[in-house]
Amino acid sequence: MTDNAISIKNLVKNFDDEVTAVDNLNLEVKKGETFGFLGPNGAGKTTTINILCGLLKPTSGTVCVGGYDVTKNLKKVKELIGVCPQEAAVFKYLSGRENIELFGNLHKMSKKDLKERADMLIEKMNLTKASNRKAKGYSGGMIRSLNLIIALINSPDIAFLDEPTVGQDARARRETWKFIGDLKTQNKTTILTTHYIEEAEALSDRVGIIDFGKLIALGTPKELREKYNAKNLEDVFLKITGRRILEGI
Ligand SMILES: Nc1ncnc2c1ncn2[C@@H]1O[C@H](COP(=O)(O)OP(=O)(O)OP(=O)(O)O)[C@@H](O)[C@H]1O
Repeated sequence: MTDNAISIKNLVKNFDDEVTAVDNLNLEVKKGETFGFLGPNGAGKTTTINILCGLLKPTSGTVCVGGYDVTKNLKKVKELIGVCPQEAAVFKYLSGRENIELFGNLHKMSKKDLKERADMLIEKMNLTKASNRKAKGYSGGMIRSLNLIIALINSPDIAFLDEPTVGQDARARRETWKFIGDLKTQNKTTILTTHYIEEAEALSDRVGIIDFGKLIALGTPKELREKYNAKNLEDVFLKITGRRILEGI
């Protein structure tokens, strides 16, 4: 892998010739970095993540993940990444553990590794009691936790976590934060999208603030606060755009 886990050059994504969801985005994320993509609803965060994971094709521009061009070498990229999508991606009539095993088997993990890692992740995400129950009875927050375990079951080098804490209560959110902090200590790269300011602020080494598909600010939370003489990232967004990130949510 190169020093950059992610490299995005002149990325544009239009939908139906009407909506420009990503508007000439340039960005590099270093290996081992926890990078927070912060922006209001509809800013283009999920579209960017989906392009990086190969789920959507760019209109123009190039995206490289782990040194591989996503449009040319998706197979290699898939070996490096784990994705926790915004929408629940679990089988409701399987138990939490069966879901995890299913995805572990897709990654061709050995039975022993899969069991050990599943046990560890289930405990960390506080799903031990629920793990043998069918996922259809899980709360939204529990589904998020399960999605996160599935995304990380094969210890990917690069994790894409799209709004991982939406719907989680304070306790589950703390578990998730801790979990994301652990990824950093393992030198994994994490790309996190969120519209929770305190989440971006607490977890990210650097933050990219995105609005109408454009990157309007980039730096460590401290750098951005100092640059804009702002008390937090919400204030940074307000000073740049005159709007609040959470407006309309
Ligand atoms: N499949 C699609 N077809 C048409 N427009 C789309 C499609 N997907 C996204 N868009 C539009 O692209 C823009 C960016 O959406 P995107 O979901 O990337 O934003 P987001 O920052 O992830 O928002 P949220 O925080 O609400 O998830 C929005 O205007 C959205 O309506």
